[in-house]
Amino acid sequence: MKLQLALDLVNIPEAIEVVKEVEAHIDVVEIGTPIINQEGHHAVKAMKDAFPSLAVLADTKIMDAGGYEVMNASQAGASIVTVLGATDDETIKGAVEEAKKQGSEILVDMINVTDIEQRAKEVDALGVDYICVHTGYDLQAVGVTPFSQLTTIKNVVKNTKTAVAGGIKLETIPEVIKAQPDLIIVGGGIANQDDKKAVAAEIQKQMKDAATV
Ligand SMILES: O=C(CO)[C@H](O)[C@H](O)COP(=O)(O)O
Repeated sequence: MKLQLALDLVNIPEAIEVVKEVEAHIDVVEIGTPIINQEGHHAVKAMKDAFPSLAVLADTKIMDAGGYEVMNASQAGASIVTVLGATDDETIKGAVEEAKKQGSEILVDMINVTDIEQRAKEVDALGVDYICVHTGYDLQAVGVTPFSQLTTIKNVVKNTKTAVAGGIKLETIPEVIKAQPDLIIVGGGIANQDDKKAVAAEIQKQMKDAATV
């Protein structure tokens, strides 16, 4: 089980400062979609240059031109690139093919997929690396969580690693760990806390403790 810190609502220097605090307690750092929209892949490169030993995920949320977009993100330094599960299979296949050439991985984000069970089965057959259930900010604001969707994909996904994102906090980490996803993605639950290092360290500890049980 790995921990990914998602950085969304900050600029590049602020993002680097946050990672300096929690570097020892995370496995992956995500350059969120708002940063990429604002700053481009320059942000991915800046993060990789600052922390060469951390895996960087580019949250591109690709919907078309899968191969081309994955090439650009990977060449900027992304180890993992996101594609939307709501897109067509051809885009996902193109993304997977290019990721193999570039030595990167594909995470399919199931945000706003209506039939999670059916689409997860289909995506599971396309050779992607992660299938991620995700409640976006706008649905989090009206009380939606990704936890039941995580159970759904854990039951049907056979070949692919699983991931979960969307409003996860220290208080909800035990419930998430119980479902045993391969990757837990936490944004504001770390980045918006006063003592980011302490929170990241505690999440990492709970994940390690669960792995040794
Ligand atoms: O992809 C995202 C928003 O679209 C976020 O990175 C993801 O939801 C994790 O952040 P948080 O834990 O703050 O919800």
